[in-house]
Amino acid sequence: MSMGRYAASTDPEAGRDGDGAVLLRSPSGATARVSLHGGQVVSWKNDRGDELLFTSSKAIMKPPKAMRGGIPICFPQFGNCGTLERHGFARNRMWALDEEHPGLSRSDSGSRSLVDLILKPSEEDQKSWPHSFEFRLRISLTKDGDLSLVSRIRNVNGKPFSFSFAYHTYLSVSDISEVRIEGLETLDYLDNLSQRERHTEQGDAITFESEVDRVYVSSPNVIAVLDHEKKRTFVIRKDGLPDTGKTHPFIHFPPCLQ
Ligand SMILES: O=P(O)(O)OC[C@H]1O[C@H](O)[C@H](O)[C@@H](O)[C@@H]1O
Repeated sequence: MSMGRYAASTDPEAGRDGDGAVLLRSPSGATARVSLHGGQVVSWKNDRGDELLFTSSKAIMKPPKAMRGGIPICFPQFGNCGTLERHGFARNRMWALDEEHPGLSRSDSGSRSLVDLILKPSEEDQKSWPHSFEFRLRISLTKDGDLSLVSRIRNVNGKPFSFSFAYHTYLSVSDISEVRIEGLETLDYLDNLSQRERHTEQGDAITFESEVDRVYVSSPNVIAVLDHEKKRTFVIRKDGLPDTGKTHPFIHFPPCLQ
């Protein structure tokens, strides 16, 4: 088993760095670094070594604070729509390597570098959110360096609960005036800058002229973020998540489920 090829739970030491983060490396040379704090992807580089995710220079990298950058996991609450701290507690917890990853095969792992993580609630978590769950997260890099996150939340004791969830992805882009988003045209969105008022998007591809903080409802499964200055396009695919959010200045796309 080569280092990085399977930086996974079966061989956790192979891909760990000094801070306990897991390093994934694709055959093409792309890399991803996954922190057990928050189960958060904190770096994703292409085969030329360019960083594709943004991290704020003011980000606090030490637990128990949430880190603003990479791909924070928002669970069991997205934003402030609930009684918990903003975006829930998952991004502030230590995740563990998941030795079992039931229900997900390793059959595709020959062409992927992957890690399986798990989060279970602590007694403290259950005081503020009294539900029994296991949150399993598989993070993988394909052989071409594409990044994929698969989340599965299991109700452990069968008592119903509801939750909201998002990948709060911070993409690294150049000058925001050079960025365009395709795929959200004509959709309805909730505007977080005006009490989640509902509006309908007009016009063509979306560009940014001022602060934006929106959730697009029932968004398509594929959208594209075009960065003219960097001559780079992010194609973002989702499956099983109805909505997409975007915020500028920290441009991020949390496909979210509520
Ligand atoms: O500062 P954080 O808790 O990481 O939240 C960052 C952002 O999350 C969401 O996108 C909210 O809609 C924004 O209003 C907020 O600024």
